[in-house]
Amino acid sequence: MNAIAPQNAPCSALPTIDLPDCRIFPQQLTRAAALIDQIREQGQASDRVLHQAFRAERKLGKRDRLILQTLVFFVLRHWRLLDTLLAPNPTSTLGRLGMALKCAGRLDERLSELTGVDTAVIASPLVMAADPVPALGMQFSLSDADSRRLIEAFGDAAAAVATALLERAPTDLRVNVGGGTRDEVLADLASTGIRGTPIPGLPLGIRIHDSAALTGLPSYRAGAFEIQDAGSQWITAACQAAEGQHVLDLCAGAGGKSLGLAQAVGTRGRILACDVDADRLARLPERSRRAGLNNIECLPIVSGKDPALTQRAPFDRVLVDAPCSGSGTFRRHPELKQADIDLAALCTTQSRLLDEGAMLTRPGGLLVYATCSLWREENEVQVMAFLARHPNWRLTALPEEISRHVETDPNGMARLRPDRQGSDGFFFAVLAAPRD
Ligand SMILES: C[S@@+](CC[C@H](N)C(=O)[O-])C[C@H]1O[C@@H](n2cnc3c(N)ncnc32)[C@H](O)[C@@H]1O
Repeated sequence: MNAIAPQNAPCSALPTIDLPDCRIFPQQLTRAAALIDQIREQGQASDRVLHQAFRAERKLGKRDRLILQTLVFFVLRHWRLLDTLLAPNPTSTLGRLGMALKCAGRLDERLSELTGVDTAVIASPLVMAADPVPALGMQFSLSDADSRRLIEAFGDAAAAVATALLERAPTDLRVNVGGGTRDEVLADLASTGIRGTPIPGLPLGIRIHDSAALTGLPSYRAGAFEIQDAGSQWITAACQAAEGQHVLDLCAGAGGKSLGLAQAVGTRGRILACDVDADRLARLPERSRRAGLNNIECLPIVSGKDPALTQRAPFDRVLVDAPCSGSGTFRRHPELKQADIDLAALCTTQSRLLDEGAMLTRPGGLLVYATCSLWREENEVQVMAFLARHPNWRLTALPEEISRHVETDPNGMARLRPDRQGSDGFFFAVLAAPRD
């Protein structure tokens, strides 16, 4: 599925599921349906729900887990397409699972009875709409609004990006400086049967292509590496934090990027990690201890104007890793494809955070704006609006060692694409504060 089908042509490229080669039982389908309903009804992240379910049901074997995970992710990724294939019959979660099995050629009589999907009828070929927006949306299970945004952002490459967003994401690691060299970590992983490869351009980055239980490894527990997408590592590098600097991570969350920044500023530098979500931020001290770092301070805030924060300004570097639609992470979070997201409200928050970040940056310092969104209104449009509000600020080009590996527009704004860099979709731009 790597091209938009010609107008009104049947789409023969039905998605395939990589299910283990064994019998699928009705209980597995009903369990998968319950998990999908939980994810959708409670607005929870699919990986978190699966993780909790597997922890609670320790008797589930490796293969059962793989079947459940594959079915849940497949249905969430292909939701709109499955509904289109089921039409005009009524849709239900079990029905979608039945259609998913049919795509895999694995729908037997019992599962057909359970799901209400007929084994005899071959999944009808899709007739693509003449308008490329619904055609792309239907084929890649995006809403029409997101399909339009993808075409606006990527033009002719929209289908390639949409194809990549349906795939399984690799797992990327960042080696902790105190935990050994990258080669040592690669060798240690190899000794446990885990194949990793260096990520070009990221001296501490490793990509793992197979699924592996990394957090159970002694080297992980000893702090040799962090699990962190390459995109997040590029954003940390774009901050260009140097030895001894004072850095603010304004939307630190659980602090993935704070940890990388803390390594860059060294023992003489300091990171202030802030977030309005105190619970997320509370996970950072333990991660920081595991990585052997003691230069990160956590500060829960109500806003970027919080006096406890403003009295600590100015900072040499300010990272605004803004809350966003998460459209760049559809591979890992397919539930977001159907989520009811208030994009206008997110854009308002992003623009406020940019203004707050600017107030906290020292003259001549750098403000880095980043999202894991692919949409222009959260990315380029935000940065251009910021520059219109702050005419003394300027966009700066990325250092050559970064721009060589990521795509930048003529203004120096960078995009990471799942179909090109293999990372999640990210956007980042480096803004320089006026010197006085
Ligand atoms: C994209 S996530 C950050 C991810 C994090 N930097 C990391 O590397 O793991 C965005 C974060 O922004 C936080 N946030 C939302 N509104 C905020 C605000 N007004 N001020 C600070 N943080 C905010 C959210 O709680 C969320 O943790």
